[in-house]
Amino acid sequence: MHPHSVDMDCQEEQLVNTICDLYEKISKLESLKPSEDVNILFSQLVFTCIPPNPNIDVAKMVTQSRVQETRQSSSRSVAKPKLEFDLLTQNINGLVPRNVAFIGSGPLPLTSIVLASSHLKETVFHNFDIDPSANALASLLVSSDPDISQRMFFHTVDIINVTESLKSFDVVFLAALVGMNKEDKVRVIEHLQKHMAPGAVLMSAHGPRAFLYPIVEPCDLQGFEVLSIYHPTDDVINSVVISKKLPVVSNGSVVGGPSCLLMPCNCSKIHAIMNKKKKMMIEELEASREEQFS
Ligand SMILES: C[S@@+](CC[C@H](N)C(=O)[O-])C[C@H]1O[C@@H](n2cnc3c(N)ncnc32)[C@H](O)[C@@H]1O
Repeated sequence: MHPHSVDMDCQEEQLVNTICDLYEKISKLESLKPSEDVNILFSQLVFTCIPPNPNIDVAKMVTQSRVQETRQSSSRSVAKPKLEFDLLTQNINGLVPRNVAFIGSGPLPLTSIVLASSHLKETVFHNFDIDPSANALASLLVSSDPDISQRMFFHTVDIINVTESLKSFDVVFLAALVGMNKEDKVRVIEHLQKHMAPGAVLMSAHGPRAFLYPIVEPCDLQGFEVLSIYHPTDDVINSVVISKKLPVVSNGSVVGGPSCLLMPCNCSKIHAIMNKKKKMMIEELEASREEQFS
């Protein structure tokens, strides 16, 4: 074997082990409430995943069994409901959604809970998760609140098997980890495009960092018009893409065709913005590392 490839394998193994060890420590925490331990572990995870490493084959790495197990069993994430609400309201012209779906809500459906309790106080939330234990925990969590528990429903189902009822939602949130690889994620997006009501908004979380989340470009959102993309410049992981389902004409095709063909300028603008922000993020990271070690 070429010595260079032995080196790379070693680097990959180290990275996988660091991430899996951090995952194990995080999953043993009793609570994810901000505390010194929680902050240190999440910061270590973020800083382990952020540095670009051209030598590492992420696609190969994520198929390794320890990595797959870690990603699939990961049931907690850091939610940013306030940010998501701001992004949503900027893109729906002040309309208040009556029915919201959250796909991949997990055991801690923070986005739905915070939106229902602080921002969308009349809205009904339908949370979909394939994992019955996630839904059991989540419904237990909201059961003590009489208002929220009345407006919050949990459905244990693979979203691919939900069809007609998707039409009833004004807004659909799609969690980053629904679809463990790009093909699955694109399949879910195609399914949503087929069954959501025309004009309904899709808020999808996408990760720029392939280890944490499968990379889905705005251009993969065929049949949706990309309204806006938020790419965080801080050390919070998710990007959020806000898009609107395009109308469908009677022969079943989408008006205007795929969003990418429809709006080449927007897509390239988005890529330019993302690249600029990525560059800024890397520079900030390098500066903070230099500070740390100087
Ligand atoms: C990021 S996690 C949940 C995040 C959640 N905010 C939390 O912190 O608990 C993603 C969830 O998506 C669910 N999921 C994955 N694929 C799915 C599918 N095809 N249909 C429905 N739920 C799915 C998983 O069971 C998991 O609970």
